[in-house]
Amino acid sequence: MSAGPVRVGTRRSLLATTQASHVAALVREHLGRDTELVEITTDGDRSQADGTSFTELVGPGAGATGIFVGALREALREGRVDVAVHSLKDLPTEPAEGLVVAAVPPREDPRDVVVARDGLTLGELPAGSRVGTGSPRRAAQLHALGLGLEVVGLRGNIDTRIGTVHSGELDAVVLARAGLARIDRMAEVTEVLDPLQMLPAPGQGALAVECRADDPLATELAGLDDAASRAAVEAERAVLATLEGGCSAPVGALAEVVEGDDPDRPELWVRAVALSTDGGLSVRRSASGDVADATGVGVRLATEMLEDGAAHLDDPAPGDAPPP
Ligand SMILES: NCc1[nH]cc(CCC(=O)O)c1CC(=O)O
Repeated sequence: MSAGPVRVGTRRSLLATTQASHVAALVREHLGRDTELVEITTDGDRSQADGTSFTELVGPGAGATGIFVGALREALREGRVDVAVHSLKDLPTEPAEGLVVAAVPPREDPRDVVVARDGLTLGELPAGSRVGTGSPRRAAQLHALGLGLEVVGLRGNIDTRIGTVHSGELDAVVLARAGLARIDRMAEVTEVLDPLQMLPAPGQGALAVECRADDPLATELAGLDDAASRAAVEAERAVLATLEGGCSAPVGALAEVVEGDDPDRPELWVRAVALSTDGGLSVRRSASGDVADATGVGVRLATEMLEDGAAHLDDPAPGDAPPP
């Protein structure tokens, strides 16, 4: 095994480097190895710097996921870094060849939060208020609240997004609590959203510590894994992967490990929602099962959702004119 420091690859944003530093500290603590952060510039980062939008770069619908994750994985495969740290919710559901998520460290609070003007909550904002998010999942759930909010598309890093509220351009933005907590911006949060109103993205608040599957480091990194966090995100991602097979609707999912009747057998509780883009229709289900069967619980839940119509959420309503 190599004697040098464990090279931890990260994107360049403040959130990414903060997350990578956190994992590097865990590596030093649990593995007793030195670490080195290696910043990998992604096409996504470049596009933000030069003003090119994601949609221009990757085409509509492709999203930012691929470009951010791809450059880090390339550095890992080429041996320029030994570990890649990702926000788990940004990882595509399909496995990456030759790589393995060696650890899911203890997860942050997965909920979404609001940063609004004048300390307001969503419910206190007058109808017509402008709320920013770039996430179809958040947009659909905001519409579904029926508060008459105007949802405005929004991109950029956390600082840029919060800045639109301070400048008065928007009345509020919706963000992941975990991101704000990690970069110490929780003081600006005006409401933590109840998952009954806003189910987070599958994997939100969790990190993925990825390495080459054939690297002996994988076994060592497994020591950073938190079993409950791993089970929860496995179930949520199984929901997402199964729904992706049958629909393109925005999806929220949240799994929690709770103590069962038998103290030796914790239970996994999963809730999920798929919505039409405009939030007008939704299929919402919950299920519980054995923590050891996290993927099975998620797949069964999503299969029920597809049977209940999740596959047809964005179909034209009967009587609507067919597309030209
Ligand atoms: N989509 C970007 C992204 N990826 C991970 C986080 C926050 C940290 C996390 O959810 O783990 C964010 C920002 C946000 O959604 O507000």
